[in-house]
Amino acid sequence: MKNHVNRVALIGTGAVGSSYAFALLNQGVTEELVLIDLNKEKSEGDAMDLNHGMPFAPSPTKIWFGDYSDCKDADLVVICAGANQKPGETRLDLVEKNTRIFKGIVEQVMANSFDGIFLVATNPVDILTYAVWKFSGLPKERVIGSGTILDTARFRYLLGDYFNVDTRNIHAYIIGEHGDTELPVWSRADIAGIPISQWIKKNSEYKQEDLEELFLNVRDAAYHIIERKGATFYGIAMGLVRVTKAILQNENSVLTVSAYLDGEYDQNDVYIGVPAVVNRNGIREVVHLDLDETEKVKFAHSVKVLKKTMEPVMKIEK
Ligand SMILES: NC(=O)C1=CN([C@@H]2O[C@H](COP(=O)(O)OP(=O)(O)OC[C@H]3O[C@@H](n4cnc5c(N)ncnc54)[C@H](O)[C@@H]3O)[C@@H](O)[C@H]2O)C=CC1
Ligand SMILES: CC(=O)C(=O)O
Repeated sequence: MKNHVNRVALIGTGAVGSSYAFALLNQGVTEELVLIDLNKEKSEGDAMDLNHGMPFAPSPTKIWFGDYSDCKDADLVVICAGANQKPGETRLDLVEKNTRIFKGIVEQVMANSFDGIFLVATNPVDILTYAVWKFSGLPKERVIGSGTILDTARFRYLLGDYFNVDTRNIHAYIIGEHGDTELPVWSRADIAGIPISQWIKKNSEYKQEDLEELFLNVRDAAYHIIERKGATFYGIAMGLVRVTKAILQNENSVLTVSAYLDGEYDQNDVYIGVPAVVNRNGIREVVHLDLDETEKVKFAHSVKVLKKTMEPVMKIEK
C-alpha cells in the first residue's frame, strides 16, 4: 500500500508565511510544501532559497512554488495572506480589506476540490477564521485559527522568565480575541501543578502588580514589536508549526486556537481563542475551562466585540 504523503499548501509568503515555511523545513514536519502568493516572483524566490537549505534539514521536504490547483491534494491549507497592521493600527482595523481578500482565496481553494483542514493566521484572525468557515462550507472542526496560541506562548515565556522556571513547565492560557480584549485565565494558571497564587504567597519578592503588568506586556506585545521592526513573524511562525504538527501527527494536543463555539463557555456562533484538542481531524473538542466570575465577564465582552466587528463579514457574504 502506498504511504500517505503529507502536503501543506501555504497561501501568503510574506513575513509570517516565509518564516512559517522556514520553521516547517527546519523541524521536518511535512513531506510536501507548496508556496502560493499573489507576488509570484517572491514565492518562487522563497522556494528556491528554502530548497538550498535542504541538505541541512532533519528530513527531506519537497518545496515548490505553485498555484491553487496544488491545493487539491493538500492535507492542510495555511493562510497568511493579506494586509498586516501598520504602527498604531489594531488588528480589527484590517477586517474589511482582509475579508475581501479571503473570499477570493477560499473560492479558489475550494474550486480545486480541497477537502482538508484550513489553518488561518491573518488578522483579525478570529473573524477571518469564521469567514473561511462560511466561505468554504467545510465542517467547523476543519477550520482552525491560530487564535491565542501566540499570546499564550508570550504569557508562558514571560511567566517563566519572572519565576525563573522553564517556560515548558508553565501551564497558563490566554483566551478570547487575539487582540485587545483577550484575557489571562489566572484562576487556572499553575507551575508544575502549583497555582500561581501560591507561588506569589510563598515568596515576598513576587508581587501581584508585577503579574498585572506582565499581562499588559502580553496583550500589547504586537504593538511593541511593530513599533520597533514593523511586523511580528517568528513567534507566530513557530506557533503555526506547532499546530501543523498536532494535525499531521495526530497528536491530540491541547492548544489555544481559534475554535467555533457552539454552546461552550455559554457562547455560540463565534470563532475565538480557547484551549482545544487538535488532531488529524482538526479540532476534536473545545476544552471548557471553569472560569471565575471576572473571567466569564471578560470573555463574554471579548465575544461581543468580535461579533460586532464581524458585521462587515456578513455583508460580504451576500
Ligand atoms: N495570528 C497571529 O498571531 C499573527 C498574525 N499576523 C498577521 O498575518 C498577516 C500577514 O502578515 P505579514 O506576513 O507580516 O504581511 P506581509 O505583507 O509581509 O505578507 C502578506 C503576503 O500576502 C500576500 N497576498 C496579499 N493578497 C494576496 C492574495 N489575494 N492572494 C495571495 N497572496 C496575497 C502578499 O503578496 C504578501 O506576500 C497579517 O494579517 C498580520 O496581521 C501577524 C503576526 C501574528
Ligand atoms: C501581529 C500580531 O497579531 C501579533 O504579533 O500578535
